[in-house]
Amino acid sequence: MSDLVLETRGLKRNFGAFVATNDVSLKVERGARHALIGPNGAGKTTLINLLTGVIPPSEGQVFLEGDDITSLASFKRVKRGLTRTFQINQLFNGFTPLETVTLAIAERNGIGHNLWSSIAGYGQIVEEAAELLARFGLASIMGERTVILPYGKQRLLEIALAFASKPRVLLLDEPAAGVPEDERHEVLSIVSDLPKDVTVLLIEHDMDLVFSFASRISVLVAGAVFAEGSVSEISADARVKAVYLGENA
Ligand SMILES: Nc1ncnc2c1ncn2[C@@H]1O[C@H](COP(=O)(O)OP(=O)(O)OP(=O)(O)O)[C@@H](O)[C@H]1O
Repeated sequence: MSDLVLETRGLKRNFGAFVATNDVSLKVERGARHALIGPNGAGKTTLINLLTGVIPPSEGQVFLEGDDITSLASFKRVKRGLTRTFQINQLFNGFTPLETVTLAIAERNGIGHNLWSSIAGYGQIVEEAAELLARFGLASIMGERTVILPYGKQRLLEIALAFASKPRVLLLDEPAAGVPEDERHEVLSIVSDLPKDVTVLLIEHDMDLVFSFASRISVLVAGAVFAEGSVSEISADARVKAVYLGENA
């Protein structure tokens, strides 16, 4: 049996005459720490949107654990273990991390609508939320209002929220974007240390972070897979370097 957890075959997405995703056949192995990199506008977010079902492809297919999910609604993909975070912070500022994650777990368990009416009865959920927050290095600040937390902690809380849905594949769109330099590695190393039965596909611009995090890297350029390989293969690839030098020139 194949050990691919997520796969695309000949995926294409046009916006009018513009081709944002061009014949992408991506293979993500179970347990991978897989990074998706590429210059601005290369189509990384579009590809994540296709994987999660936010937008439909113009052509091609998406497979989750061997099943064709190309036509499956987004929320059904989440139920099947495909979960994402967004580039933009989507937290409730007035809530504490403990309240936020407790709500997410209650929602997952199908009791989100009446959680507040009998909070005392939800001790087990609160306990699970506290354990989950500890895994993300958020135990000491779980009672603070989210709005006052350092940005790196807010991003970790977002990932903790996604993790609360018990994903098998976690799609992270620039989880360290906007996070100060000294907190960025903490974010990525916590993600890297998640249980290996959770596969992670990550978009990230910072090459140092990518090289310290990834077991596999796919490079997108102009909507197509330009290069693919291990960290040592991609970091030594002169064509990839040229793409990035070209961008930064
Ligand atoms: N809804 C849309 N309508 C038209 N064009 C779009 C749409 N969404 C994305 N595009 C275009 O598709 C291309 C790829 O965009 P996308 O956001 O996927 O790139 P990216 O690699 O994630 O870029 P960045 O690194 O800047 O986030 C861009 O040229 C963008 O303008």
